[in-house]
Amino acid sequence: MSHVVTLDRVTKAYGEVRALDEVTLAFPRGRFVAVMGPSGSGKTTLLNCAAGLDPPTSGSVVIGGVDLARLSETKRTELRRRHVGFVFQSYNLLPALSVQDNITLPLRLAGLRPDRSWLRELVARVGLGDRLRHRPPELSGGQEQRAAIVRALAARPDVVFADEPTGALDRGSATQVLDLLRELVDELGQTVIMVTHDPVAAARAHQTLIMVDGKVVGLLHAPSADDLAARLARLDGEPRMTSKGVPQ
Ligand SMILES: Nc1ncnc2c1ncn2[C@@H]1O[C@H](COP(=O)(O)OP(=O)(O)OP(=O)(O)O)[C@@H](O)[C@H]1O
Repeated sequence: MSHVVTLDRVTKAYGEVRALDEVTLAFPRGRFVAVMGPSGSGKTTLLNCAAGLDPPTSGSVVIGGVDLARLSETKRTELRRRHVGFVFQSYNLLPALSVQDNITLPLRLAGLRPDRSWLRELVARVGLGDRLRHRPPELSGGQEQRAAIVRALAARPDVVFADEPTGALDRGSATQVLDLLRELVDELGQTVIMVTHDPVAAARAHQTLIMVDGKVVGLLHAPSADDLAARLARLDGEPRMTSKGVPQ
């Protein structure tokens, strides 16, 4: 199986705090992976380093075969625009632009031509065909997040990183967004890496990584929401594992 993003002994230190502590990981292509763990365990830092938003203190990150440390800041930005999509809890759509213009903005910034038939397919899948001329403040939260997902996928990225994509949604809209993310992986072969606090959300992924104190302490394959909730509740007092899965 090929891997779309790999991290090799990645450490991210903020002063004394090791937000990531020698993390070695490979994210498989065409899979939906969730990242869970207590507050402050390093989930967002993992996402930011794996996406090339934040350079690690040490160790290497490779996206689509390219070692990010070898790129200048400008080249890293270019690589992100072409190969990485982002979805955030707060949608981050520009309120003054139409949905259509929001969706194509990253492409235009990257100097890429929109692939009209791909965008039509995405818009139809997320059910926003009749909302393209609206502005984000005229949409529901679920519709805004679905527009943000189309924007993330517009350039056919190698990988989409989602940080709490359902954190601001009611359960019904969250379910729609999670169904959509899973469908994009299963039917269109996309790769999605999602940070979440919600075991129900993580249970929609193929695999869930568990983080504690900047380390990956577990990898669960297709766990149920109940399994995940129980695992998270038990975290305190568990033996720590190294990033290679070996107990310390
Ligand atoms: N820019 C920063 N400066 C200093 N410390 C930081 C910075 N970013 C993160 N940290 C610290 O790194 C650790 C991991 O933070 P991170 O945000 O990655 O955790 P998280 O698991 O995403 O937390 P949460 O679930 O609360 O969002 C925390 O101790 C945090 O205080």
